Amino acid sequence: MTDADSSTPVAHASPASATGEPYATAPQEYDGILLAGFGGPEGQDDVIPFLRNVTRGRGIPDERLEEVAHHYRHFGGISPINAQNRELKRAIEAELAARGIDLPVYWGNRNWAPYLSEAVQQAADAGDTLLLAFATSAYSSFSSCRQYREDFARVLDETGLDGTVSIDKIRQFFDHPAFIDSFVPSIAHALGRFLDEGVGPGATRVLFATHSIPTEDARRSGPRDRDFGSGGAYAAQHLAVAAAIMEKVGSFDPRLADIAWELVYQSRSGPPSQPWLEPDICDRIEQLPAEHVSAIAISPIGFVSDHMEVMWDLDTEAIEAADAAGIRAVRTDTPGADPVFVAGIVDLIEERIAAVTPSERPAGTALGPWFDVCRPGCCENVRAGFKPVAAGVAP
Ligand SMILES: CC1=C(CCC(=O)O)c2cc3nc(cc4[nH]c(cc5[nH]c(cc1n2)c(C)c5CCC(=O)O)c(CCC(=O)O)c4C)C(CCC(=O)O)=C3C
Ligand SMILES: [Fe+2]
Repeated sequence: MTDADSSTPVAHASPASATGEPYATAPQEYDGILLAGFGGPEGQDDVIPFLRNVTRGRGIPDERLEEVAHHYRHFGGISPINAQNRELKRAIEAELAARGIDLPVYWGNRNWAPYLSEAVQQAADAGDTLLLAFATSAYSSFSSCRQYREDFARVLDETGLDGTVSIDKIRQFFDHPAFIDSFVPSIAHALGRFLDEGVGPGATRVLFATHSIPTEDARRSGPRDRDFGSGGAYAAQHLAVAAAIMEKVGSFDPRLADIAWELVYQSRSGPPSQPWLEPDICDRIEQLPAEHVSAIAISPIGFVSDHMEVMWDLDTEAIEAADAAGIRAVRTDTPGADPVFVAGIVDLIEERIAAVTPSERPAGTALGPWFDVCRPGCCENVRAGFKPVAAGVAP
């Protein structure tokens, strides 16, 4: 899909919507989709080089990296994340084909092979120069939005393709109904089983888990001129998604309408002196017996697939914490390649190609639909400030 209009790299949006947020205002003839993943190691020898990539530019010594490496070492040095993104790519391709949309999908990662630079080079070699990126990260924050945009800018620079290839990015999709819906059935089943087994509704709780981030990154997440409270857009989006999921869980099974839930954080890193979002999931689990909670469903709403942060921090550490506290715990599903989620991704692609107006876009919470193009100052990194970005307005 190449035409004369799409050959010049331009900013494909203007701040002209009802909410003042920048939405795409003209339909675009994209040449291809760029599936942008985090990346993960696929063998013991990959682990330290992968961790060096993740922490690039921060001079963290290998001894410190080896401490994080043991999560990966425990599973043979293999994160399932790349296999999951291969599957997601195939599923997106199949859904595009089923809808008669003729767009190639290029897949590249921020931190491990296949790298974003390879994907972008592959696209350029095929003459596909106007790309629409889908990053496997639903919420607003430096780590989950802006860092992907910085990496796009970095690889365009490194490959010398800046000015030849341009990359737009699909809006943060935390509150897309397809994303929300994909969490619902397994939570409802887990809670329903607890009740069937005689656990009282008051002794049952849902812990919605997401990646902790530095509180300063959280405060700076999302656009600067809107106040989302102390956790910034990041925490506000997660709270809104959790509430929307619980609404649907209650419709799925009316017995579950009043089950209590809370948002907890996992996978904290960084020095103890730096505050990160709390409470930590394992700390909360320890406190729950005193609150007469005996069964929990843990729903990883911060992640789109069952990668290492889910396998280690939830399936290993949080489940152990629950065992130690005498609490029955079930970790519920991530979207993965669930057909509902995949259809939602292709809806987002179609929405952007057609420049659907915001009022006609699906939104599962009052915070959405999120906007297409980040404004200046969105999601600043507390540690590094602003670097060049693609898919938006600099800085
Ligand atoms: C918000 C967020 C998401 C969700 C959004 C998204 O999905 O993008 C996410 C995902 C992931 N984080 C992952 C892995 C890691 N994250 C790290 C470090 C960090 N994450 C952070 C935040 C996030 N991270 C932050 C603020 C840091 C510290 C500073 C830094 O280093 O930027 C480190 C370094 C070691 C350490 O410090 O623990 C590792 C190894 C993997 C891959 C898992 C696998 O391999 O299967 C995935 C999907
Ligand atoms: Fe992370």
